[in-house]
Amino acid sequence: MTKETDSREIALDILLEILERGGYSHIILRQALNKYQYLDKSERAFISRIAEGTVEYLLQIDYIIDSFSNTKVSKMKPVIRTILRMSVYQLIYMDRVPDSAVCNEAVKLAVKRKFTGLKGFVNGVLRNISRNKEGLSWPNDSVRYSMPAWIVSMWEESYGRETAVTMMESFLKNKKTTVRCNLAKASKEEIIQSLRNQGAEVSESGISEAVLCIEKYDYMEGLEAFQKGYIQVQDLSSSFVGEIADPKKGDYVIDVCGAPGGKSIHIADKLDGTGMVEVRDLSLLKINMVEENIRRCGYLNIRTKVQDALVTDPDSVEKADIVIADLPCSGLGIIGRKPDIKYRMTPDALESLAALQRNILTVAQAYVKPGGRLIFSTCTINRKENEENARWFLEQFPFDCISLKGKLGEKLDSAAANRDFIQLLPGIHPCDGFFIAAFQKR
Ligand SMILES: C[S@@+](CC[C@H](N)C(=O)[O-])C[C@H]1O[C@@H](n2cnc3c(N)ncnc32)[C@H](O)[C@@H]1O
Repeated sequence: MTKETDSREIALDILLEILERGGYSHIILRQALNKYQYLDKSERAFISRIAEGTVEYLLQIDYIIDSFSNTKVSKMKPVIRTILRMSVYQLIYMDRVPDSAVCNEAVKLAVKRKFTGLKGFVNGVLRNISRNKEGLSWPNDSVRYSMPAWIVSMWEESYGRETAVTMMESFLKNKKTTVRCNLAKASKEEIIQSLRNQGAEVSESGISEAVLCIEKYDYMEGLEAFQKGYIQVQDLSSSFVGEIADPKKGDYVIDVCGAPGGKSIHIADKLDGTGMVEVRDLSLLKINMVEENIRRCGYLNIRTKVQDALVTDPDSVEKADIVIADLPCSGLGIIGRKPDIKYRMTPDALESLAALQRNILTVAQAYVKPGGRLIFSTCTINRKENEENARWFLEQFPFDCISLKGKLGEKLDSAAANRDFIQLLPGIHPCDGFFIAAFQKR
């Protein structure tokens, strides 16, 4: 077997795990890349590109295969359909791989996985697609952007087609890793220098002082700045929660759904050794993730607690200066980083999540001191979970809305243009999709 076949076989196994066994793409890919650390950087990049790209373009890829194969994708053997899917991604989106190599490698993989009898079928379908790929066209936006039709309709209805298309195009673009600097630990210059010394390309976000974009690094865990707790992987959008929370020295902050701790650590950093942040989450497994991050960053003003956010903790009632409610949500704003979310979500799940958020908000609001604040955020783009829940909250509880207009600076002004809350939209704003509302208790 050649090196190319090996890489493709690794990609095949990753995709089988994600597409046939329901694994989460970012977890499966991370596990695989850790396992194959010994491969060189370019090989790992090739594997990631095939695996991520195939998931991103799945609906479009299946449409193409169904147009050229007598057996529909849904009727194929899982291994064969996965080989075809990842090969079609290479044919359509990876110019540097010659079509003949894609077809040959696909056939070799089918044989290696004991489907010798189907090698003619695999070869025939792929060569047919390769011959006709210049003339491909899409019947609708769902296939064009590989986005389930119900999500396309929902966004077109909420934001208009032009904005919906901009968002869907943005999801398909390459995403740089963004990190937020823990500025109480090291200066930005020191952090940039450390990253560059290890070969990473670093650019500033141009919007938030503390957020950097990094590329061409090998492993996050291998970066000195990460090991020393100087940086935390966090999108620009998520970093706004800490900025808007804007804690004062000595504040007591409860983060009711806090794992893995990104926003809490930001707030602990801002408190600069004072006050206390209590990070809560549902399970010990999740809390252990927070603990690991706290250990790495070395803050003493942050602690953890396993606590179901749906159950009132009587000791916390009216104790917190700030409550962070960064709630479980449909995650439609981060499809660019976790593309399988778009296939997992359903309209029913959206309804249940919106209801879950109301229940958590009901419990969490009680922890806020009079005069204290609650910051409600989600990483989704869905009016029911976001604006509708924020308005519902204001009707139910004795809180006033803190207007966020102008809070994120000129470049992001449109995110709060006609309302008091912030809805960030990928492609329109230079970050993931994200929602933030801030309330003050009377
Ligand atoms: C959006 S994530 C939080 C991300 C976190 N704020 C950060 O910045 O790293 C939502 C979290 O809510 C947690 N969660 C879900 N249901 C919960 C519940 N009933 N009680 C507490 N936490 C819950 C999930 O385990 C998940 O870690």
